[in-house]
Amino acid sequence: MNEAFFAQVDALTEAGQLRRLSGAFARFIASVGDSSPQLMVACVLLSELEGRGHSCLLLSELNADPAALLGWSGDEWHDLRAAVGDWPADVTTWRALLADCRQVWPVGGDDINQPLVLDGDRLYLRRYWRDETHVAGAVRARALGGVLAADADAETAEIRRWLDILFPHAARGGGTDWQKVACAVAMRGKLGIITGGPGTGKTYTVARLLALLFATAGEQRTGLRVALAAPTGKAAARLKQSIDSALDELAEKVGAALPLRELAARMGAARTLHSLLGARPDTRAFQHHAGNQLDVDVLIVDEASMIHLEMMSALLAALPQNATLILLGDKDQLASVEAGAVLGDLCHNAEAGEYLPETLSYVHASTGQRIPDSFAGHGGPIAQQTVMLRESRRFGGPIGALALAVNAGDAARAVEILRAGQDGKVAWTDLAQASDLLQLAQNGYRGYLQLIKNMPPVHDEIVQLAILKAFESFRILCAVREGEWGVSGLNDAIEQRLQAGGLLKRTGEWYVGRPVMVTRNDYATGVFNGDIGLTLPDPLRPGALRVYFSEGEKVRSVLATRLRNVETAFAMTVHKSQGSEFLHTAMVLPKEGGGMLARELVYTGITRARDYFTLLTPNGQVLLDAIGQRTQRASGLRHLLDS
Ligand SMILES: Nc1ncnc2c1ncn2[C@@H]1O[C@H](COP(=O)(O)OP(=O)(O)OP(=O)(O)O)[C@@H](O)[C@H]1O
Repeated sequence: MNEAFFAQVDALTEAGQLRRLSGAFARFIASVGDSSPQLMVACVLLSELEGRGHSCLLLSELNADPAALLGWSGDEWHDLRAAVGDWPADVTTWRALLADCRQVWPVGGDDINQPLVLDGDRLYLRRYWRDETHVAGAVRARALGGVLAADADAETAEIRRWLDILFPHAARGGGTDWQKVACAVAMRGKLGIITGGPGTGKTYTVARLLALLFATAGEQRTGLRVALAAPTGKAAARLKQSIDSALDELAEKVGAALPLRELAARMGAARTLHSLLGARPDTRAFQHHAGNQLDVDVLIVDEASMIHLEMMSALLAALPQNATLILLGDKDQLASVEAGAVLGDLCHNAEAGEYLPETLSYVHASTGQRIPDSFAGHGGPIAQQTVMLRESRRFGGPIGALALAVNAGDAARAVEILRAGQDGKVAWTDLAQASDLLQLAQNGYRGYLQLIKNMPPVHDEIVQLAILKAFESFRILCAVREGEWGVSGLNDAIEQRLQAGGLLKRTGEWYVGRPVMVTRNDYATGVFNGDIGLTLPDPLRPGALRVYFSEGEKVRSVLATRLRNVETAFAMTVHKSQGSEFLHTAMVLPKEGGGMLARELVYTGITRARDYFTLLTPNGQVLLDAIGQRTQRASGLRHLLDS
């Protein structure tokens, strides 16, 4: 075994530079075959990258700048590099060297279930290779399958007739009505991807798409089975609420021509993907899979940017081939915590369109819209089924402008908007001190804590909902977990401040007013990772505390002492805030940047704010650096989708 190499790995692990798992993984690989230091270093890097959301190791990056892959300086890398000894000269040499190892399956070679897979210039853990190739194959099959034939005049005319009813007005400014186009494109096959920033009308569009599917289903209309889902409970509840109200409004407009209220009534609640697929305790396997598929005709999934590779693979396996899958999401948001950036990969042509001539003529025939020539191109089958909504309806103003500037990487413009602080809608405290943040927290959380103080001892759902809503009006989001400006440190400090201000009384771990976030799915109590609840007195049992969770317009509660995996949630990470929106969002960046502090994170934080956005930075340069940095996750999905 490579003593010198592993001594370096252990030293870097002790220094907190490597995950313990990475060294252990490399040792395991060495124990089942070759143990050349070149293979070992590839294993360590692959494992580190997996922890950062990449699905594979690109040999081109390994060859060009391995230190940069880990965000290391030359010094940190130097000793590990020296312990490897001979460094292969180029990608071809790396490929040949890895393909020769017994633990590596070069795709196309003898498959004896090797733990590592080498697909072209990408090295994978087998599980990720399997998920990625499955997702690529399944999405392509869906995009290509059942596509309306060019001469399907009757169907196209029927789609056109209904689209003109559902979208009676020309697009604002006389441009392309991308919402109408998105509906038509989704009707063309078994896959529709609708991406767009906040308030661009994804839900508005999908409600019309549902109406269109319903209208054109003919005799199957009464039996049309529609399922709604999202990665988190909160996002699922929001989706259901928005679709219900959009269908209600639409029902008024179309009147007797289409019984839309009947459709809405039959749809049932939106579910989390875990619950839709039938997650079971203590196993990664779902109740629904290729051998026991879901009973649906149309599946609409919102917040698709949060879906990780493994979940997308499970979802596609469980969905019957003849069902229509509609994915909604913002491709520019942070990807899932787990490996993969599936929506970003699926939408990599969305900005440019890249529509083929047959797509352009289908869109013209089915909508009367002409897509401008600048969106024509040679995209693959997924690009033909993808539409990006480009105009925000409720996200104008300075918050929208700030989000756009950040997304475009325009740090100077972002700073200008933040400094202008138009109408008090955006604010920036550069060189912020902890006291600035604590004051903001005290002001922001005072509302719901006062409501709790004034609540009657015997309270009901209406009171509980009002308190939960008041709590949802303000939130502090952190970029990181650790440190003074991270979630853990801030939660303690905020608790103390609210206590000192007389707004809450800490009586131990559990106290009235404590907001908590669930950190692990718990099937016994029915709470799931990411759910946020508030601790209130139990109206029926004096002295006992219950945690209340809002589910749309309803409330569910669990005895506080039954909740084991929770943490205080005055401050939460931007990652965990995805799928939520707060009237006033305050985002805190740490003193120093780092690998994960990138544009997508800042954009996601800003777009959680509905009316007010406040940024606090102990060091403003961190903001500029973050805007300048993009998160690039290595994956083979784009390549596989286009090949
Ligand atoms: N074509 C349109 N005409 C009139 N109003 C519209 C149109 N499109 C969207 N809206 C309105 O704009 C608002 C935002 O739309 P919607 O909620 O569908 O956006 P979204 O992209 O789903 O937002 P989010 O990212 O927050 O989920 C809603 O009030 C919706 O009714």
